[in-house]
Amino acid sequence: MPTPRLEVSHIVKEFGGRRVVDDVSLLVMPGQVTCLLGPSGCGKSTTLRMIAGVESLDRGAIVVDGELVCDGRQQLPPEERNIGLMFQDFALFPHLTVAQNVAFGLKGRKVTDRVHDLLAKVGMTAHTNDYPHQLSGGEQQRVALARALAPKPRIMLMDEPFSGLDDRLRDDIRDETLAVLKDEGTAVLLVTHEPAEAMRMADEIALMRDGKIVQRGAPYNIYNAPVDIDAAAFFSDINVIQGEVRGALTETPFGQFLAPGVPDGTAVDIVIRPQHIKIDFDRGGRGPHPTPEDGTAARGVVKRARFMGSSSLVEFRMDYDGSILKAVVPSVFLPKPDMPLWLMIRRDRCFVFPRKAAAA
Ligand SMILES: Nc1ncnc2c1ncn2[C@@H]1O[C@H](COP(=O)(O)OP(=O)(O)OP(=O)(O)O)[C@@H](O)[C@H]1O
Repeated sequence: MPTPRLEVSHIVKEFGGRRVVDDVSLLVMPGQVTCLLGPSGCGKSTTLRMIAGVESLDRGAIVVDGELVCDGRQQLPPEERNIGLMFQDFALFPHLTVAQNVAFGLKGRKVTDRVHDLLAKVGMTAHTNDYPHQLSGGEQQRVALARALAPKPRIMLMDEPFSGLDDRLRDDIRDETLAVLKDEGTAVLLVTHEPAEAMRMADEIALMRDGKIVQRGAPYNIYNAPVDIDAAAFFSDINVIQGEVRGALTETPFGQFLAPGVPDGTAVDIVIRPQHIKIDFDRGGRGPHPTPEDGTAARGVVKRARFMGSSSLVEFRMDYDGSILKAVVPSVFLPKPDMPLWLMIRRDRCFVFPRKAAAA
């Protein structure tokens, strides 16, 4: 196995007695993009700042390319860690040209070649002699990326680097940035609170909550096998159907759901994303036949339907208890309020979690 570029072991940080980073461990391999994803205030930036060396740590260790850069006792200064940084409020030097910005801090005979090469990679060759104020936000971002990559950092730390850009531009810049980082073989740790950004960028997502990493894995796995209801809800709207386990099964208006290994009498939440609810017609009140994949159908009436462009979001009031369930369907279908329809839940797309005790 190659040496990890970044190895973070059990780091802890407290501010005023409050633990904001609680036993975080991470591993980033060369050429890999890991996203630290979580809600505002969960400790993502503090983790990044400890790795960069601008924040001390209380406990744990950080190793870069096999070299210990800090533990509770010793600490290599930020400039000696060979770590590149890119933040949302990246600032180019206003009095330097694009090429001078990228060359800043580089030494040696090959600087011009490296600057040329990087500006070509980020598609900014035509702007070599422009000043930052002559560039758009996206162009400045490209230059910032070239500047951060110029000293060939072993690791690139990025903290919400795209949040200052508008939506369309952001998608393009994300993809371009990823291509350049992969091409350079840099290990990347990117902090974001946006699940869509993490899923688009990451080889691996580390999901963080209250200072802890609660789940890690490839985007596909994290999305499709969340560890708990909050992890599921972080990635999309969810529907929750409540039940109780009897003989490893939970009986609901949608038929039975398997709950293997869950003791009898346990209250469970059956979680389903709106895009995984199937809809069928009323057929004079008969509805569809039950199938092994979809179980029993339950009837609801449309409360509200909203056109969302490529999809429609439909809210149903369910006949069985008046609760509301949401479904996302292709936008060719936009049912009228009060229309009765039948809903089914795909067994391979739902999650069954023992219900958490309510917070005191
Ligand atoms: N220097 C500091 N002194 C005291 N508290 C701090 C300090 N830095 C961060 N915190 C607190 O630590 C917690 C975690 O902050 P952090 O910036 O790491 O979170 P985050 O997940 O990056 O959130 P955001 O996305 O909003 O930046 C917050 O409650 C914050 O107020």
